[in-house]
Amino acid sequence: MASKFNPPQYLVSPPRTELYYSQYPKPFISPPTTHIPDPKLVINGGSTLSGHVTINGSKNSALPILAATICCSGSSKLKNVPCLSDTSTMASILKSLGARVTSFDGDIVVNTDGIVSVEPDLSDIGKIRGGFFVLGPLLARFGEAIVGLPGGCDIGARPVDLYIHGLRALGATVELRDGKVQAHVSNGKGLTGASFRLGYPSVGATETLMMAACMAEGKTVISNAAQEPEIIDLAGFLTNCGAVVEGAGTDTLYITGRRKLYGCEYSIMPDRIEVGTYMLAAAVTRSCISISPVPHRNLTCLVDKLSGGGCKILQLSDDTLELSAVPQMIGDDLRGFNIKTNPFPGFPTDLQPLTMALLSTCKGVSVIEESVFENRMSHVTELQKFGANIQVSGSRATVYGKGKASPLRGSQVNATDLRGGMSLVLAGLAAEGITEISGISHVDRGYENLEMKLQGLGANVIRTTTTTFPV
Ligand SMILES: CC(=O)N[C@H]1[C@@H](OP(=O)(O)OP(=O)(O)OC[C@H]2O[C@@H](n3ccc(=O)[nH]c3=O)[C@H](O)[C@@H]2O)O[C@H](CO)[C@@H](O)[C@@H]1O
Ligand SMILES: C=C(OP(=O)(O)O)C(=O)O
Repeated sequence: MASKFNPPQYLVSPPRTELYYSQYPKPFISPPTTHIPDPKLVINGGSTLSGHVTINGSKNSALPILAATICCSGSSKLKNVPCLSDTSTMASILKSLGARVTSFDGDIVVNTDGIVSVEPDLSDIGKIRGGFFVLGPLLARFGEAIVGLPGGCDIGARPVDLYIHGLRALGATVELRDGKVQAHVSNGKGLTGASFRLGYPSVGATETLMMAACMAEGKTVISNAAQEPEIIDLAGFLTNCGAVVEGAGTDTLYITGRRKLYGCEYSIMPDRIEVGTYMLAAAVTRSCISISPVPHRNLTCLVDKLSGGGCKILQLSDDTLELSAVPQMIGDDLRGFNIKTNPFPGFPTDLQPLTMALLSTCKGVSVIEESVFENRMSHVTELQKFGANIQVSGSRATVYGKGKASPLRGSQVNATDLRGGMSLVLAGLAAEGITEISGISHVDRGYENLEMKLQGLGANVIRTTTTTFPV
């Protein structure tokens, strides 16, 4: 008999080819260059999830830490790097500079001593946001960098002015020419420590300037810095390499520059956004699952909101959490709640689209305000195809929850960004009937082994390049 560990044949993923490069337990092989149709996820929704899911390392920690290896002499051994198309692209960017990037037993070893270029591959930089983080380290170690403008999710203008102002404060000459940021230090000595205030606590600008300041001469004080857990993780790596960074996780960073940093061994922290995603997956399907490893203090905001909506969240051990939204545990049904995204410790913008999928299924009216990115609502039109009742006005969405009496309906939808795409997966898991999601390469940027993990929890989901669900 079919069970979640032994699913019927039509629900088993097709045999792997290089098409599934981002899903292989073999990180950092290059994406295929020939044209292969974008795979789709097909979900037969409406069933509950159960069991345990294991969380991978954080994408948003791994990317800046991979960039930070540029600051280091010798090799850095990074553990728990998630196997994603984004980390694969970041490895290509490092290789395009002349760095050696190898994977060994699931760990990634980077040696940047052989860097021969300060201009990373333009097309790779344009694929992800994190590629731009090499700007600060290249400038700090080699006194020069030419970096194309970054890609990443299309969720707003995402300028880089704060990076440029900060690097200028550290003594660099920085210009935007030919669609590239061209930077150099002309004093013959290198960057010089300085005090400056960021106009907004940008995560990427804080990380870039922190890496640059670690090799600048003298002291740097960065105020109004981002306080995200990924900043603490990057500071942890840099400190292990010999840097002096104080205040990570607060709004002021105090950095004393060192002429040389040395590669070290470091383990990337678990991905708090992936944890949040699976918590929301359990809630939207009214299920009970356990999740580990969970960095509890990084998720307070989401835990409070979900508990307020009626979910029962238990800490099973130091690093394991259980979320239950099964009808016997939550009484009538989950209730809607309001969220406003904000920099950490506020509600994470990366969980906004996924929370919207959940709220579409709860009882009552919820208001979502997106305050970090000005254009992060493109998933709404797709969620509406499931029958979700959502009205948008600017950066505010009002969700009229349907409650369990009137479930979402499976639909054909298209992902146009990472978390927006994942919100469609959640809606598909909750919906009655078949959902087909195209544009899945966006989701592959941030979720390792997505359909395998969901299948392990009992979801009926496959990856396919065919156009219809094989029933
Ligand atoms: C690879 C990575 O780590 N990505 C994360 C990082 O993105 P990222 O580092 O790009 O996000 P930022 O914190 O920089 O962006 C926040 C806001 O600041 C603005 N801004 C940013 C830089 C700048 O020079 N000028 C400026 O105006 C942006 O347009 C945006 O409106 O933090 C975001 C906010 O938590 C997350 O959603 C992303 O998942
Ligand atoms: C916005 C995101 O990623 P990026 O900054 O890499 O585009 C995200 O992870 O949700």
